[in-house]
Amino acid sequence: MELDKMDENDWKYHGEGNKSLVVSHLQHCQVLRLLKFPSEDSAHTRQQTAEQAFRHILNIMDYSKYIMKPLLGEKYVHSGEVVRLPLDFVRELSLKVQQERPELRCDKVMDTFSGCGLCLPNLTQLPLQHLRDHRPPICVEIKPKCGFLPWSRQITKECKRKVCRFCMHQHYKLANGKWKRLSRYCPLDLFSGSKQRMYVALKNLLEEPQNNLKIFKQQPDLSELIQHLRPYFLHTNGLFNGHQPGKAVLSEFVQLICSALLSGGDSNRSGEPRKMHISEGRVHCEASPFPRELIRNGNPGLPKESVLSKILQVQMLDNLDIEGVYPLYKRVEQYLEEFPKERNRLQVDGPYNESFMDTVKNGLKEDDGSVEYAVGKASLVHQYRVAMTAKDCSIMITFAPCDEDEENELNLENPGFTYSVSILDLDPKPYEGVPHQYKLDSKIVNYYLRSTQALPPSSLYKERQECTLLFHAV
Ligand SMILES: O=P(O)(O)O[C@@H]1[C@@H](OP(=O)(O)O)[C@H](OP(=O)(O)O)[C@H](O)[C@H](OP(=O)(O)O)[C@H]1OP(=O)(O)O
Ligand SMILES: Nc1ncnc2c1ncn2[C@@H]1O[C@H](COP(=O)(O)OP(=O)(O)OP(=O)(O)O)[C@@H](O)[C@H]1O
Repeated sequence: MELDKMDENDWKYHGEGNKSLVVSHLQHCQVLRLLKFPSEDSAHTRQQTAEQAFRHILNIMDYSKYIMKPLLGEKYVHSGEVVRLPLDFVRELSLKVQQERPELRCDKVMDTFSGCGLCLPNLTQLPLQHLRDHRPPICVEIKPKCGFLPWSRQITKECKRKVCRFCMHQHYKLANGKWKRLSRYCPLDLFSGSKQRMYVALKNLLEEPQNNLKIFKQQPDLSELIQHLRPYFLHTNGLFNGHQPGKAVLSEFVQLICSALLSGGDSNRSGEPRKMHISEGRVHCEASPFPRELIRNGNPGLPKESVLSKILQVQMLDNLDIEGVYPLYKRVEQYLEEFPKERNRLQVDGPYNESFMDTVKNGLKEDDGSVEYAVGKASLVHQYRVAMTAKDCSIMITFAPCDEDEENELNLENPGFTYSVSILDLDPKPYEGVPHQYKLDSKIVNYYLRSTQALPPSSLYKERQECTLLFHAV
């Protein structure tokens, strides 16, 4: 990318979340990730020096590179590089993409003052050597959320041990109007390692994707998922009127996603992949629509090197739960009020480097008293923040059909397809976010208890309506 020759016409709107807006290059396999700010903060942002803004975005990249990448695995994480962009280019770009932005994200504005951004590979595409087939790649993005039930002794609300955070949160989101109907997706089914449960979880995501599932495809005018998928699944049996019935196409698609999520990693002597097992009590959510009595193969666990296992292991660094972390946070707060200069030594706002990583690891031994008091407490909070990042990340799987020759060449686990799996949105969660998380946790539990006590479980889910899945342009 030639930074002095940036032209907004070479870029188009790609997507956005709560904190950043992403544009993709029309020819090259690259995206730019630009930060956003609440519009009312824009005066403050304007006052930020270029150096502060650069530092901020560098912190985000360092966190991904030096903290999340070693924890989640080199092959899944692309940290990108910080770039300084010409201000004219950023301003023009911001005007150009404005009309494409979804209304619900327009409470924030793109940062057009600092000229700093992150340049990353466009993960919705595959390297060209995998594209001998004429059909364009298809990309699925899943934001899986927290995949286990907490077990901390500090938990005061019993329902948190039985119903997962995502399923409880659905009721709060419905009440405050974020979504119109409850999702039947349960993260514990997706993280179960049971193909049966994962299949149901993915089907439920397809039916009510909310912001947990996105599908990227080349022609944005097609509106039917099956119509779009059909050309990718021509090879299988069960042809009906000359083509696959819709249900079979969908089912193949879901199975393909499942195997990508379970793929990767080494095997033991018998050729079975090594597994990550978590205790029985943490893997079943009482609110999941998957009937417990139908679970055939118990708790099979996830292949250790699979993307789901990697994410779950980091999520589980939250072993105290927010109810256990909040009192520690308050003690550190008090300490920092007395000794404000300690903020730097405790790396409350970074830098995210090896020494921060050691602090996170120290969190694990804080209880044995071998670590200095303030460092110990702060490291437990840092550990929680790292887990929070893993609870909010997304998985991107990009599939491309391939022919038999390629299949043999690449030694593929799934005949007919080659794919890449990546993890994105690995930003640090602010230290000051802990009190907000504490309040939110209690709101979620209270709403859940209120709404489920008022109504029988069967009446909670609206009758199946039209699928609300939207396609996103590549
Ligand atoms: O708190 P949650 O679980 O609702 O997660 C937030 C997400 O909401 P979700 O429930 O996934 O729709 C939320 O996503 P949306 O804006 O709803 O798409 C953000 O990812 C938010 O992170 P951040 O504040 O931008 O760093 C997320 O906040 P964190 O809690 O991860 O900080
Ligand atoms: N490297 C990439 N390649 C392709 N698409 C990407 C890439 N990075 C981000 N995106 C797309 O842009 C969207 C927004 O990016 P991202 O999730 O990082 O935003 P965010 O604002 O940090 O999210 P959140 O709401 O979780 O805070 C993603 O959901 C994804 O669809």
